[in-house]
Amino acid sequence: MTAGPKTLYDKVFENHVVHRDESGSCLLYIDRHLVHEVTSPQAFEGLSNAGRPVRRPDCTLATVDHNIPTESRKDFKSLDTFIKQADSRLQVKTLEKNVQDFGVPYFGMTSDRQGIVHTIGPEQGFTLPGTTVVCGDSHTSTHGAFGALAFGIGTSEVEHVLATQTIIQSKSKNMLIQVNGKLSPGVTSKDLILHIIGKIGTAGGTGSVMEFAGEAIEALSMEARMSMCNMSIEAGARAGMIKPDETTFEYVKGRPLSPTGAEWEKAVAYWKTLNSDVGAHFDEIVTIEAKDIIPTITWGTSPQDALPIDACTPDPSKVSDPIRKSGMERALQYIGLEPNTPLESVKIDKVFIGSCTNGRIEDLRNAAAVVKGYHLADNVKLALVVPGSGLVKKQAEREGLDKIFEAAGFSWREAGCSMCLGMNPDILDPYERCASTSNRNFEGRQGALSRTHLMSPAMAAAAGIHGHFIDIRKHQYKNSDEAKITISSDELLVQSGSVDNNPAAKALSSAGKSAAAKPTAKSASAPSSSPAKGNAGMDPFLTLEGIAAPLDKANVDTDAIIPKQFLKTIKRTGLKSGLFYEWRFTKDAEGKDQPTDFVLNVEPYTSAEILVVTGDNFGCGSSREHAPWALKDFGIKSIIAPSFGDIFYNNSFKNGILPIRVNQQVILEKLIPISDKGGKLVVDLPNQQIRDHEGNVLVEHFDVEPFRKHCLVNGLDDIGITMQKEQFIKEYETLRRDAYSFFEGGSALLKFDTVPVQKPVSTADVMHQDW
Ligand SMILES: CC(C)[C@H](C(=O)O)[C@@H](O)C(=O)O
Ligand code: SF4
Repeated sequence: MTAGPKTLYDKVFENHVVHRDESGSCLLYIDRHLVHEVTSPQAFEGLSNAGRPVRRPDCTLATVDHNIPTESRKDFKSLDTFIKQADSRLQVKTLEKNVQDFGVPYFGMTSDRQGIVHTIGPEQGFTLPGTTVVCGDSHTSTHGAFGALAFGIGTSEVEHVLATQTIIQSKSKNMLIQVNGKLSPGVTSKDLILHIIGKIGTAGGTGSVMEFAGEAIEALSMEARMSMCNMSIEAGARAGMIKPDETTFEYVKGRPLSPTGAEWEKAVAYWKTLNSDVGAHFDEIVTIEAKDIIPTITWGTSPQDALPIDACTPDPSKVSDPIRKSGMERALQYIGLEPNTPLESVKIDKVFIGSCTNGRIEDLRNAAAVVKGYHLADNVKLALVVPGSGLVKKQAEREGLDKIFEAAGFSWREAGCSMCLGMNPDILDPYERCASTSNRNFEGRQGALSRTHLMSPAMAAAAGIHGHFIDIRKHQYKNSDEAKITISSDELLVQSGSVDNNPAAKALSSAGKSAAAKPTAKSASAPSSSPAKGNAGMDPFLTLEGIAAPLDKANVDTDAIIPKQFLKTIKRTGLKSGLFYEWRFTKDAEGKDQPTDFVLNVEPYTSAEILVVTGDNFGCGSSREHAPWALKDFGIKSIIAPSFGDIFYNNSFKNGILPIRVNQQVILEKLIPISDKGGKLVVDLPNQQIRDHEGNVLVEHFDVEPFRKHCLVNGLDDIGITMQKEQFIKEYETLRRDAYSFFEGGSALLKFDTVPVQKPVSTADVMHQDW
């Protein structure tokens, strides 16, 4: 426990501790668990194999977002006909089966409430201030805008949360991003977060929970705050948080799953205590002056490649650090821009307005205001507008925004992740350049060889109209009133009756209260006799002697480790061929894969078991556990790097892979000379040491948390360990029902339409309704 003044993060963390062991490793209670189709199949399979139920269906809410086409659903008949890509269809259908089998509330494709997980949670009031929120998705950080502790987890952890409603965590550091003064006209929270990431880098927040504070933050709407926290993961942070205030309460009040009556009063009284105390300790403080920021976009292949719109692309010849210089050269080459090119002169091919960063109603209003009265430039082949949820879409249509976009030549779509990562039919063709409101501009993210530039919705819309990037402050609005459309997002709350007065909802709510450990139809059966698969039963990790492959790169993101097209599996194995796919293979004239000279394709590294990375932040970006699965499938058992992305680091341990942080100088001087020659290294986990083949000590001591070491050395299954703490979990649940009663109810408060429906029967059908 933190003694003395506490930060917002300290408070929310400490209020959720179920158990703390001597090493400081904590079991945290999870209030809200969002589930989507990409990262859950293997987790449900693990539960099934072990005969475990979902402990708290009422704390769980599922939807489909990544794989689904965004074309009109007017003629939607069934998933079989609507989703053409077989692997995408399988993932969606697998989720539909799992939510039925395990009794998890679900918004399917026929529900207006379907949307991107990070849009629907807040929209429904499922996300509440002071909660812990997790999802098998890195942008769970979005929910921190409410003063929730929200972070992305891997699939093994999804299984852990489904089974135990807890997660094993150790405390992160506290970081404060203080934004003084007011943002200038034309500058949005997207520009602000891009500016911050440009300043501190994608590893700037590694190991920390980032609190955003100051006058500029307090002035932001909830939606703008969500865009900020959404991208805190792009700064490497474990989570981003903003203290809840009147703006927060106003947004949350009256949402379908928000507390009401006396519970509301009790909740607000508690929420008002959730702020950083005067004198609270921050390990790091970054101060930003809002007035220094102008509209900002990215020029390269990392979110940290952010520059003011009036700047030119950087010049690598002026950079002395060799790793930075070669990274910059590669980024410019990939993105197809020369050094010193004015950003405003760069022409685009496509526009994407949407994603969990900027697919909410305010974003669409801002973009529509720019577009009104104009038409797409001739060189722009396609401009997609993809609402974050069905309800955002409905609201936009009520305001006539769809008509404004369509009149300007934009394509108006159904809710989903769409072109943010191209797991569905919305992709860029090779070398196409996109003005995108999403959050990641990694190589290949929006399609093989695609070129992504991140920016605000107004800037992306303006790029579509002008055909090139443009400073939004130079754009002539045709109807200046449009920028301040008066309908508030509260109108999204148009709904029939309050959930409190609905008897079905009441019944479900009380069912939710006793749902803990109540087996569902399927899981009520006795545990299956087959051994628990999932993440259980790993091989113990003791001493590893293996060939070490050198990798001279920084900021290797998980999109690069395993690109999006390989995420459509419902298994954990068979991912070897997708590992570093874009780097390991190139297409020949017939479109067949041919190996490149990438290090893992070259002898003796084809049998490497250790990866030695020279640059920082290995495994940054997405939470996909497919990254360690692919590395493991290839044969890699340990990765040595100066630093790691937090979620990847965690995911590695869950799969028996040991990530080791070693000082960059030591890597360059002692380890790389051996790996460059195809030599072997010895990683000794019990002694926390790295040696060469002859036994000479290269790294005297490396750090590893005692709990993680214990699990790895003994090949232990986290879930099994946590289940032994059942008594503590129960005690916490008793406390929660009393002290935090306003968090009870959760997704069990959703109103169900129990009228039988025609085939195809899916939970999407049975739960379809306006809210
Ligand atoms: C598919 C999922 C694991 C991934 C994430 O974690 O972020 C995706 O949402 C992304 O944006 O890359
Ligand atoms: S970042 Fe993109 S792909 Fe990931 S959840 Fe958000 S919208 Fe979906």
